[in-house]
Amino acid sequence: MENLLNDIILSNKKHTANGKVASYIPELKKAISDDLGICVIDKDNNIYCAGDYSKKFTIQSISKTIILAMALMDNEWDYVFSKVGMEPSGDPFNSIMKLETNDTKKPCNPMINAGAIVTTSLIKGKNLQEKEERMLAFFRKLAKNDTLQINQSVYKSEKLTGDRNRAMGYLLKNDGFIEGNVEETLDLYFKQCSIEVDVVDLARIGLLFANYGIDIETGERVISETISRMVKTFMVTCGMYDASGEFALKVGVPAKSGVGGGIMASVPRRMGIGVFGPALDKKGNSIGGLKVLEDLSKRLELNIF
Ligand SMILES: NC(=O)CC[C@H](N)C(=O)O
Repeated sequence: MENLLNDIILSNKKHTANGKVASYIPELKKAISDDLGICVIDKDNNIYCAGDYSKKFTIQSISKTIILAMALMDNEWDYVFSKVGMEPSGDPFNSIMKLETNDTKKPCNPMINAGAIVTTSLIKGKNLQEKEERMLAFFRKLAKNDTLQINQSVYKSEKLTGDRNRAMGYLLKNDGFIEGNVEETLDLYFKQCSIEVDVVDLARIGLLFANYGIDIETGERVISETISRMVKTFMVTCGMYDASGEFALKVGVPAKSGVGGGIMASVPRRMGIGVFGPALDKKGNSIGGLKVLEDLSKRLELNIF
């Protein structure tokens, strides 16, 4: 397996030259654009890594899967889905358009920014500090890594420049999809996006969803089977934004990307995969990461369809 991963990383490294690191969050510009790394953790808990697997990066939109799980654990499901939809948007991840043109004005799904701002607002806690503590504790539990932290520079950078997300937050509040304080919700959203991880953390979280919410080492149920299923389903239909259809055809596994360059994939009953390559394509997905997953899916016959 290690040889296979090394081969796949080496043969796909060239694709990183065709992408660009995200620059709309100024701190993300510091990433090294030809980095490419992978970690696979299988259902027997074997860990395989290759390439730039020890690099740290911010989780960004991959956090949307975890926040969705948390929102569904904290609230009645009907209530959650009265505030956020279940359909792919077909628009870029930061699009604001359908908040006006949709009949209901409801954000299409929890994997785009507007929908994730809503799920973030549903996290329980008596104040922002308690919500942040609960959130970080949950991320650490899923990754089985107590050292996970918020990257303060990225958080501040995004808070300072995140006016598009801020605009969506106020629109959502105006239309009744967010209750409570918008700035606090946005603060928690920017913080969750700025949690620093590596590909091993992503593979670990992917494996938990792949194993229907049960920790394979301890047998502990961390997330219910139904919520794990819902999260993976959203990953298939909306996880790669407006490239989700093409990804489902070419790779065929539930996956979620982030503009930090990470992709988390979750192959039901088989493995969790973390990939990192900060050079992104035009839709905001890791350009090398997509190729790596495409090759891996072919070589190991991972396609679930
Ligand atoms: N696609 C992403 O990873 C987007 C997350 C980023 N923090 C944003 O809100 O713009």
